[in-house]
Amino acid sequence: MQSRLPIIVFALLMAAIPFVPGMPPFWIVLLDNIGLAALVAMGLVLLTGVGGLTSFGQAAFVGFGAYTTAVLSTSYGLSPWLTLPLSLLVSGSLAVLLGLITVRLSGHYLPLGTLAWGLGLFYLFSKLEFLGRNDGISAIPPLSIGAFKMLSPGSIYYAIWVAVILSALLTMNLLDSRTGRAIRALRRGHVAAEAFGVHTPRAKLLVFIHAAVLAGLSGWLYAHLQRAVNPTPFGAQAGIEYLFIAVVGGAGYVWGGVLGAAIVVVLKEVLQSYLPLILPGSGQVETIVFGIMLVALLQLAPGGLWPWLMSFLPERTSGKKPDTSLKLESRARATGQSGVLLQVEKARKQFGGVVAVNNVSFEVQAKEIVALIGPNGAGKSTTFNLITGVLSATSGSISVLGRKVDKAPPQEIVKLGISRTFQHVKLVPDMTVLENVAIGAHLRGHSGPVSSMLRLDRADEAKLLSEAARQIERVGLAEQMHQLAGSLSLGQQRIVEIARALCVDPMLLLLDEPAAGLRHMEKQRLATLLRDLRDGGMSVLLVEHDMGFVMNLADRIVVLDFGTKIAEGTPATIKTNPEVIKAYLGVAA
Ligand SMILES: Nc1ncnc2c1ncn2[C@@H]1O[C@H](COP(=O)(O)OP(=O)(O)OP(=O)(O)O)[C@@H](O)[C@H]1O
Repeated sequence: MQSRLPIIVFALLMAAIPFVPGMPPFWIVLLDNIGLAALVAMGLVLLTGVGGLTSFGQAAFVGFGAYTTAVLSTSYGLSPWLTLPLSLLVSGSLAVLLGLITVRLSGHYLPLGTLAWGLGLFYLFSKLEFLGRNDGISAIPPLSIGAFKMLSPGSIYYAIWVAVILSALLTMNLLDSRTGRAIRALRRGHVAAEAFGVHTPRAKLLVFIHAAVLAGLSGWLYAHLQRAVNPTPFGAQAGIEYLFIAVVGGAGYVWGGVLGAAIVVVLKEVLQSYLPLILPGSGQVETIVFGIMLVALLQLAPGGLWPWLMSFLPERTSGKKPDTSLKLESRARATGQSGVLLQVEKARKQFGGVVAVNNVSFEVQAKEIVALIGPNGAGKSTTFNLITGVLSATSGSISVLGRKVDKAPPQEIVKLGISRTFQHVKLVPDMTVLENVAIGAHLRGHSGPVSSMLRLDRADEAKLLSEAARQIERVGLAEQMHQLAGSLSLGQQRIVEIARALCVDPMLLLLDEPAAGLRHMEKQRLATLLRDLRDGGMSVLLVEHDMGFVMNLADRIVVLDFGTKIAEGTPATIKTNPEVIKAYLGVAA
């Protein structure tokens, strides 16, 4: 958990600013604008920086918030405090609608999709009669508390900054939770997150809604600050600018959104005020200089200014070790009547003309270590993907404890107690080892986004972190628990993936090349761990090219070549099988 002291200091500082003697009123106007932009940028931090979903359309949600309160408070005479929840509701509901259409897009189609609805909504604002077309709506009432009316930028200042600081706190709470980890895992693609039960479309939709509600809040405040709205500030150009703010500040960091807003708002103001004095009659030159300066800033700090500034602070590699005595409920360990956990029957997978897996059959029994070996391209990883629901078989069937799971998605497979690691490590590099491993326990936690934001999830969270810490200790990485996963060697990252898979409390562990990149001693430790797991009741199916490791560890070996099973048996029989020697081993191992 992060310390709240810096936020308290920041809040006190912001509270004191208007009382500074001689404070120019114009600075307060600037701070109001910074606060409004920071709210939108904070949403983008979550959406783009953390969740990896680039949106150019956020300004439209500012518009929804602003127009909702404008219409309701002018045409229907509703109090602005009543229109606040309605503005947030309208922004959030439209985010659900647009999000449902957009979140399924991937790659560059997603930002293009957001740009399209950003452009479309701008024209909608300017064409609708009841929104005042291009002229917009004026005479919006100010915010008021009793007889105190927030008519000046100085009087609405506190409302804006209370909103910014509360939103930052809620957003940070969300990120530091089970839901937050699921959101942060999105950036590594959906496969890893789904392998641990994260419903990725739901997680994406959640960040869309969160970002839209923050933008709607900014719009609501904007409408009561300006007391008039028109379509101009809610167009695609503003959408691009908000994204710029988040990127300049540091798109993965909540305070990056605030810093980015401060830099961009102040820079624009300074250039607009002073550049015409230096270069008279130069028209739009400040836009060019503004662009050049922002690009220069990004050269200096490609990840944004917030992480760049934070890099000057002493590095924090130690954190509080979670209380490992807290326990999550364990899985009921049922085995099939025959003791068969996993049955692969005539599984076939065809990619166009390539038959990656060709009518392969094998089984994994309870308390057994089975190795799947074969030359490169033999179909081993594809078989893993068929078992874990990442791919569906062209024909054949896969059963877990006698139940067919051919069409089950990864989120359902993991619920059955099958967890995995990946051939190409899929950790979130800028999350700590502890946080990465805790993703493995996702399905064993219960807290949702609202309880996380309100910090009502602490008991649940403590158990998840306790489980993660126990598994990290089990795989021998206790000292690295608070380091960023990306700072570990590739071999260690593979071990972190094993700890993450163990957090599922699996019956069957699927390991894709777990020994790759490990030193001799580390391989020995890994083999001991896997034997211990088997003796403790777990089954392991592993793909591995290190034949010394496999032959000493596996109870049974299945050999694939060109997608076809060419042999199956104990290490002793496989070592001497002429077909296996010809296809893969070369000389007897
Ligand atoms: N998504 C895909 N689209 C098309 N072909 C694919 C796809 N995935 C795998 N293949 C092909 O299927 C075959 C089996 O690949 P797979 O990755 O399963 O082999 P592997 O045994 O795991 O190899 P390696 O040991 O190199 O990881 C290869 O010819 C590969 O090019």
